[in-house]
Amino acid sequence: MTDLKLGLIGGAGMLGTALLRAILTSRILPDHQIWVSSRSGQLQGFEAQTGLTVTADNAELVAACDVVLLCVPPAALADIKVALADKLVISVMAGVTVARITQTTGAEHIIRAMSSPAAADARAYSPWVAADAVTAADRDFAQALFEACGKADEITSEAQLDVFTAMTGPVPGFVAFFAETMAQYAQSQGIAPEIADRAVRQLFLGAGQAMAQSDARPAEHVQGMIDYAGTTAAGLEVLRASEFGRVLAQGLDASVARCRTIG
Ligand SMILES: NC(=O)C1=CN([C@@H]2O[C@H](COP(=O)(O)OP(=O)(O)OC[C@H]3O[C@@H](n4cnc5c(N)ncnc54)[C@H](O)[C@@H]3O)[C@@H](O)[C@H]2O)C=CC1
Ligand SMILES: O=C(O)[C@@H]1CCC=N1
Repeated sequence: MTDLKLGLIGGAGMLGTALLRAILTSRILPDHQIWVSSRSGQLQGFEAQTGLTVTADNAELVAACDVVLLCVPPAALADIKVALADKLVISVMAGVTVARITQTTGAEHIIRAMSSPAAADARAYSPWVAADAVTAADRDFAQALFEACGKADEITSEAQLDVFTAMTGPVPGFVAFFAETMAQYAQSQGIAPEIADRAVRQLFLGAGQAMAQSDARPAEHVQGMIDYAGTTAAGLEVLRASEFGRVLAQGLDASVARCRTIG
């Protein structure tokens, strides 16, 4: 177990609390080595947690910690006003580049990651990319941190991170649109809204588990159902021949483009 001290700035927010929950559950570092800053100095939902230090003072957190996890909104980066030159900085802020983090905080050892609130149940996908100054030990720490949140991979460019910000950062994100469309179809066929919603929720739970647990790639799942040549195949053939894939890619493109202007 590491003796590093970790501080979450913005740790009281939606993503910060999910990451904190995963870190505490996994015990990758003891509670007394974890600091959280929140604007109120309070941390709802963790009152029973012993050991954790909660402060309203970002500078106090920075002075105490070796690793600073930035979970504030992109627009709040300029407000946190902390000097991070000698720290390992891990940022989960959407669209905020390594160059901008260096410019604002003086940090050089920077890892940018994308995660999601699914981290609370260790179900996030967290790709991360390291700046040139980042050491092997820093990389090991980041991988352990994000494996505690679910699955994690080191990737090679910030441009790739923007793709994941669109795809896997938002949970349920684009998948919710697919679910909405299917629930609306059921309702259009006279099925009661609450039954349509229940059915779709259960479908996505089962589909998610099936795809997560099987070795087959997504394309193989589709081909498998087409090869089965049953009722589903008839519909999937229509979708495959349609503009659906292209339009979905346009939606993802728009989110990636927004990511590149947000920071
Ligand atoms: N919510 C999500 O699904 C995801 C969010 N992100 C990124 O995570 C970051 C946080 O997002 P959320 O948790 O959704 O936002 P949020 O608004 O729920 O939480 C942000 C937290 O930062 C705190 N904060 C703001 N200014 C501060 C300051 N100067 N000092 C200390 N704390 C401060 C706020 O009080 C709040 O508790 C954003 O940069 C976002 O792009 C990334 C992936 C997914
Ligand atoms: O939609 C958003 O801006 C947040 C950040 C990345 C994913 N969800």
